[in-house]
Amino acid sequence: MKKANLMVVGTSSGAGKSLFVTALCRIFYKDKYKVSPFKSQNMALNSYITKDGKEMGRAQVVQAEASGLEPEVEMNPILLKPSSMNKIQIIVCGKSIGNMSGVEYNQYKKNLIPILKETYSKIEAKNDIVIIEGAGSPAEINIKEEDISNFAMARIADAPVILVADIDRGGVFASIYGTIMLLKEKDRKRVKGIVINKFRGNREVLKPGFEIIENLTGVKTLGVIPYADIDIEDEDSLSEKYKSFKLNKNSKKIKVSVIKLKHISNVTDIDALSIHNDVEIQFVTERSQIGDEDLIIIPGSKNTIDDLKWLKESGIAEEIIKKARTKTIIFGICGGFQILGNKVKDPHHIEGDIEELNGLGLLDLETIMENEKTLVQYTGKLIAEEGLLKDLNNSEIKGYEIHQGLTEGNEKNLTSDNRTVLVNKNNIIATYLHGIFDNKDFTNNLLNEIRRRKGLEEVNSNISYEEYKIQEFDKLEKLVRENIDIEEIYKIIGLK
Ligand SMILES: NC(=O)CC[C@H](N)C(=O)O
Repeated sequence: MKKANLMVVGTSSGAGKSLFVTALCRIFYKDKYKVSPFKSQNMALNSYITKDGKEMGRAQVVQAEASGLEPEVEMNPILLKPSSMNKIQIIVCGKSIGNMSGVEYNQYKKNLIPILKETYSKIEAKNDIVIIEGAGSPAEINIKEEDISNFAMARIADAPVILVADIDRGGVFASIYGTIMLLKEKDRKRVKGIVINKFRGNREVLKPGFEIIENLTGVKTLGVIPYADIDIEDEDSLSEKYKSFKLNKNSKKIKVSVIKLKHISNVTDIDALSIHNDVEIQFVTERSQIGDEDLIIIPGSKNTIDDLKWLKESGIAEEIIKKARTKTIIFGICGGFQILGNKVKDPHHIEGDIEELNGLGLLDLETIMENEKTLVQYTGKLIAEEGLLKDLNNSEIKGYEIHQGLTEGNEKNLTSDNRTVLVNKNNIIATYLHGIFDNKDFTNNLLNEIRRRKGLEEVNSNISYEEYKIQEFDKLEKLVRENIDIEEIYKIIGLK
């Protein structure tokens, strides 16, 4: 069969490219094609570890799931993880090649073009259709020469392009026209369709605009996607759904505060908690926001020491320590786990200038930052004869680890490993496992413990996060099929 591909670019970042790629992946998958996502370069602190221990951006993981595929690092060969004010950790084909400043990376990145060609070819060879996602805006005329994530990639893959425009920001026709006109002529020819995203209102009023845009640019509008409440993991930003939510004192629900660290990473870990109807989640940036929550989560951090410093300076650390003496459960994940210990040491300056900082001292453990990065998909057995996790004794637990810290000390590890993966002491649970709440029994057990403490009735939610995600993919598929001319997209990619 003929190979097909398509690139999706946006008028700006946040226009909805990722979600549109996810939708197309789902549609082609449901139409029985072998389809894969591809994004040359991601800038994100939400990453994932593949089966073979390679690190990639979560956005392509979500798209791979929508395509019914196991995520592979070739789907996202370059991942940029901002680690401090002026340094970015550069991950190429799943492994860190070190830290660079933005300026250094801009000079370096042309060296990665052969890798993009190679990884793209691998993905293309295995699939019928590849949906390539761009990054940011393709019309950044000041940096066009160094671009490796938008039209340079469309040229490498020889792909037709669809432009997604965000109408919610306003100025949609100007941004479409401006984006197309600022492209090089050879690139402009690749643009075969426009998708208008996040529309609230009556689409009839937009129609005259489509004609004018088509006359001016020669590009057709393929449809308008209405604003919709579909819960699919966000690419790299903090999900909108938590952003502005504030816990209400009088609410009877399970109240969760997630500490919004400055270098927060893998915040997607909490998504699997948020699917429970009686769970409310707020992000905390100030000590005054900590009140009567049932669960405080300290999430992952790309810079544990800097975040620990901020936690202390802001007074949030003191509030957490106070809360740990009440019945509130304190839950640390990865960087958050490290923060709960006695000390974090960084003798090789992996995170910055500070060589050592005292932690919150809630766990008798110390972390040392090593050059070696632990990258594994984890499956193990819980061994917890007592404590908060005793009902889960002997059960299987899964997750993935992404850290340079090595944590040791006097707390008992509750898995069948001879290193520290998960601990529980009184009301404190801490683990290196990202995706911990994707473990259905683990999460049901934790939430029921909280419900009992609050005098609420226990609930045994049967839906797993996996099933929930599928349900949301299918909602998205339906929405996009109903509003976008999919037949026309098949023609654009040459399959009809
Ligand atoms: N993913 C994380 O939270 C990383 C934790 C910490 N910065 C480390 O590298 O060990």
